[in-house]
Amino acid sequence: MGRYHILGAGAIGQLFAAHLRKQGHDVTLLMRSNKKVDVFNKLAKNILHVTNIYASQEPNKTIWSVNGVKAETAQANDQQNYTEPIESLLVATKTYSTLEAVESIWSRLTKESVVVFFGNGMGTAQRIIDSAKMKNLPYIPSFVLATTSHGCLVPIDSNNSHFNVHHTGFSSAAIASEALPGTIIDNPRIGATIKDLESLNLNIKAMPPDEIEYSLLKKLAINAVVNPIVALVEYQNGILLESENAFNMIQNLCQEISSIYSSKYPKLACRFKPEMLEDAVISVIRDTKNNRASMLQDITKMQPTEIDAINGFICEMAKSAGLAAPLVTQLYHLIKIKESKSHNKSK
Ligand SMILES: NC(=O)C1=CN([C@@H]2O[C@H](COP(=O)(O)OP(=O)(O)OC[C@H]3O[C@@H](n4cnc5c(N)ncnc54)[C@H](OP(=O)(O)O)[C@@H]3O)[C@@H](O)[C@H]2O)C=CC1
Ligand SMILES: CC(C)(CO)C(=O)C(=O)O
Repeated sequence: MGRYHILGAGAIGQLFAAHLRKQGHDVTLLMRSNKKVDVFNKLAKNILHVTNIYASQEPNKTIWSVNGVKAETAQANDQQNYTEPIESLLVATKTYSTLEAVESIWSRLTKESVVVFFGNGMGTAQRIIDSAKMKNLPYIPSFVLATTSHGCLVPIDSNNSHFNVHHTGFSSAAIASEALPGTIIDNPRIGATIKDLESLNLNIKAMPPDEIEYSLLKKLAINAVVNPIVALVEYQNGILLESENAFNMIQNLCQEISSIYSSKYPKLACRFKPEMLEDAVISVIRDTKNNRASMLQDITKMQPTEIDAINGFICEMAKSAGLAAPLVTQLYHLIKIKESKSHNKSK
């Protein structure tokens, strides 16, 4: 059995932790604070609950639990108790927290460690590689890119003595079959980690680097369309299936993203035709129609959003190709306005 650490004990982190534990793996959640670790150990008694409420199986609802999940703090200054090397690490933090979070456990990563990035958006792992290179660190452990379209959330009213993630949309996930260049590529633990993840009941498939790039770009487009709109209208993803207005926006956005992708990635142009992107967007909306998208969850919690790594990333892509991205850019600005409004409210 493998030993897994999960960085970020939010919705995705808890979902993957529970599935790994269910298969018998040794699983440790890395949390931001000692207080949360104490609550998990003492009040939650190291148990994770998962409520399956899949959009595809309404109104079926099943609840299952796993015990024996461990918890540690990820903070560097609390680490005197937690120095054990990390073997396989799943990163499930928001893009804006990921650099700081990974740096806080860097001393526990060895040449044998595998770090799998499940967050949305693009460019996060590369930013960590660049930061490590700037610091002249002697090695960068194996970084493996991944992406998931499962929908899940931690209910806002859930009290801290109970860790319960709602798996609201059963979809799929993809993981690269090789580590990113610039990180340690020759590492037998990569294969073992991929095998463990593929055997979870989460529809995860390993893919070669060019296929994972395609999957990441496709997911980026889905998030650039779905997340800002539902965060602005403050509703579950399924709202986008209910009106012609929403469908028109999806169509126009897919058209815009398709021309940007085709210009930047000519080899992939035949796989990113507007109607193909539209199908991909609609299919994920159907799978996750009961989910409150992660960006909406951020707005509700008055946290920053991942708009920079999603729409912001596509805007930069368009700029570098000499193209305009009016719709993606408008959504970017609207979310920035909404972010600042919720930020002011939280003060
Ligand atoms: N939710 C979803 O349906 C989907 C999410 N995703 C992507 O997955 C990623 C994770 O999303 P999600 O699980 O929803 O996010 P959450 O906000 O639910 O979870 C993020 C977790 O990261 C923790 N965290 C932040 N900084 C640190 C740190 N320095 N050290 C340790 N932990 C830290 C937060 O802790 P704290 O609670 O203390 O703030 C929080 O528990 C995102 O990129 C998201 O876009 C992808 C597909 C679907
Ligand atoms: C798959 C989807 C759209 C689920 O809501 C997501 O990625 C998110 O919420 O960030």
